[in-house]
Amino acid sequence: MLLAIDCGNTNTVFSIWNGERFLCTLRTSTEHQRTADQYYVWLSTLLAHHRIPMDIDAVIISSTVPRVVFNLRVLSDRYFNCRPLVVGKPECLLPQVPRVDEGTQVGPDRLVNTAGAFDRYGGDLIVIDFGTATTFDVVAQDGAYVGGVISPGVNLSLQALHEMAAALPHVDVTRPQKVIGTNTVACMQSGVFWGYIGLVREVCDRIRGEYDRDMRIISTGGLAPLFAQGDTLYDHFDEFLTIHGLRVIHDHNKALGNP
Ligand SMILES: Nc1ncnc2c1ncn2[C@@H]1O[C@H](COP(=O)(O)OP(=O)(O)OP(=O)(O)O)[C@@H](O)[C@H]1O
Ligand SMILES: CC(C)(CO)[C@@H](O)C(=O)NCCC(=O)O
Ligand SMILES: [K+]
Repeated sequence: MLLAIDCGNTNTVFSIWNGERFLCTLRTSTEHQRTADQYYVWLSTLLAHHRIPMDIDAVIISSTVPRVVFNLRVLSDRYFNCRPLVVGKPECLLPQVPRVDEGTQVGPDRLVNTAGAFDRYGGDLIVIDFGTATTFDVVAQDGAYVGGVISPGVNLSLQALHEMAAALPHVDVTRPQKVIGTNTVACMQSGVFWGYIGLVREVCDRIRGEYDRDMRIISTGGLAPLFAQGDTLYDHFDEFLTIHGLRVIHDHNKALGNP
């Protein structure tokens, strides 16, 4: 079975693929101090709880936090006796080579989203991922990542207001009934919620203006459904896009006999 690990700046998702489907998706916060032994205790407890056997023989990792990769490699070596594929490392082959400025390191999560989205939806896409940052990835007709946009994430924007402005409390994002807030919390929620709707619309419109073909918009990430405006903002929401992309990249490497 394949263990796919998607490590973001806030959360890390582990998912087990049995050759036919993902059996479970487990989430933990990202902490670079966590050791291989700690990951193993956590993972084995939850897999036992879900009655999933631990016969993992392949591991693929995408990490936006370089420091956590070391301990995840040790986890693979020590407990699953395999060398993991790490997206973004030269030894991990991608279905399509990104077309970006020379020397640019594209975030591995964006490469994975691109591969997953192209496999499911074909080319000419804007992929929006509402994670720690909100990213827009442009997927060309042939499936290559050809650039995009990075904006501050929804929760990050709210956190920044709270941390930098003495009178602003911590608030959770929600869809306010009205735009004109009549208390501090309502004003902050309005600013972030409607500001984000505007951000997504404007960025997508401008990407479409620069790109010379029709494009579809695919969204992923826990907060994407909150920002759906009926069917006007995105064409599809795909909760498991990143984990699917990890499987696509794993299969691509396996088909080529790598490693
Ligand atoms: N309806 C909701 N309202 C508020 N928060 C939500 C809702 N649904 C999901 N979330 C939260 O949204 C966040 C987005 O999760 P997601 O996995 O997409 O990104 P992340 O883990 O925050 O970022 P990264 O992948 O960069 O670590 C999570 O903190 C999740 O708990
Ligand atoms: C933008 C984030 C933080 C989104 O998770 C990640 O993809 C990243 O660290 N990217 C590196 C820079 C880039 O993608 O151009
Ligand atoms: K993510």
